[in-house]
Amino acid sequence: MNPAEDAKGTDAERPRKLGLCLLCGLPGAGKSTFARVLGHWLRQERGWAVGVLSYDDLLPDEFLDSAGEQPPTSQWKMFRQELLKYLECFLMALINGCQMSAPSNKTEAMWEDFITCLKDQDLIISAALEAQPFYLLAKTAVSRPLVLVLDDNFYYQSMRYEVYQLARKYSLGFCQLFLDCPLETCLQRNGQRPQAVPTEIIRLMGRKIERPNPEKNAWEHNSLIIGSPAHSSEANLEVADLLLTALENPVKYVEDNIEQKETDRIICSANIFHKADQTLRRIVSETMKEAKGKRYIVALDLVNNKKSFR
Ligand SMILES: Nc1ncnc2c1ncn2[C@@H]1O[C@H](COP(=O)(O)OP(=O)(O)OP(=O)(O)O)[C@@H](O)[C@H]1O
Repeated sequence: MNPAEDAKGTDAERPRKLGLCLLCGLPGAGKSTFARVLGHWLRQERGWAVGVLSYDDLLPDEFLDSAGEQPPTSQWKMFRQELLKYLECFLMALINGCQMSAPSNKTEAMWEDFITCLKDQDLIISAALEAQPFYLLAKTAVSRPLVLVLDDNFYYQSMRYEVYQLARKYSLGFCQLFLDCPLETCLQRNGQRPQAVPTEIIRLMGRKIERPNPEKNAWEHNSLIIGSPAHSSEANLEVADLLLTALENPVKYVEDNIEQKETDRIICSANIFHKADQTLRRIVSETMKEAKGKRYIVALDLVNNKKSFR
């Protein structure tokens, strides 16, 4: 059943409009700065509730403090997926109009940071029952349109697609903002930060980054590319339009999703192991056919020989 339809809460407890907005771009492109300015503007000018989830703040410190050393990709991936689980807990509380509880498997420090992030933005309130902590939704979160801004690099479309899937699962609004900043500007800004990202990493990301491509991926149609400098009232208005469109046109929950199957097929066919597997299967199949052919000839010879013995 559609999880959004399965919601038990009353309409009064549910946010009228709820959406996820992805910020993507190279390190130093100005995403966090833009998210702060935009959040402030949307709260002040539109009266919306905004929750900015900055991955830099939510990432466990030991990952970031390792003197420029990056954790293995699989670890990053697990972290990102864990964060989406936390976000899902919050979404379920919003949709069901109930309290939020911690997931069973969690990284304690990361969960605490997530809770602090929501509390600091007036979205939840801590409570406890018999020493068991739980979290109530703050009035701001349920009484206004709510946009959750996910601030990370999201440089592969597959990373963004995970968030889109969440939006689809709960029939939420979904949109993407790509901060298009020249590589050299990103490098220069990054160089001035106390905890600079290694230059090589930014260059590599610059080569690998996949910009939103609505022509190729229909699910990316609600995307906006913002040039730098991004802080202007025109940019805010343009973004507010995009957000409003997303909130008013939530992603439809589709049980048997053709779009997803197609994306999965593309990912699968691009997978080197899959390709190697296919090649191997073809070679084995051809060899088997050849061997069968030979066996058939040998068998025919035997039959012929038998006949000649008769
Ligand atoms: N439009 C701008 N003009 C000039 N400087 C900017 C602009 N936007 C951001 N900066 C500066 O660039 C630096 C990086 O900005 P910010 O942290 O917002 O980037 P980011 O894209 O979030 O980076 P990361 O992905 O590494 O978190 C900061 O020092 C910030 O003050």
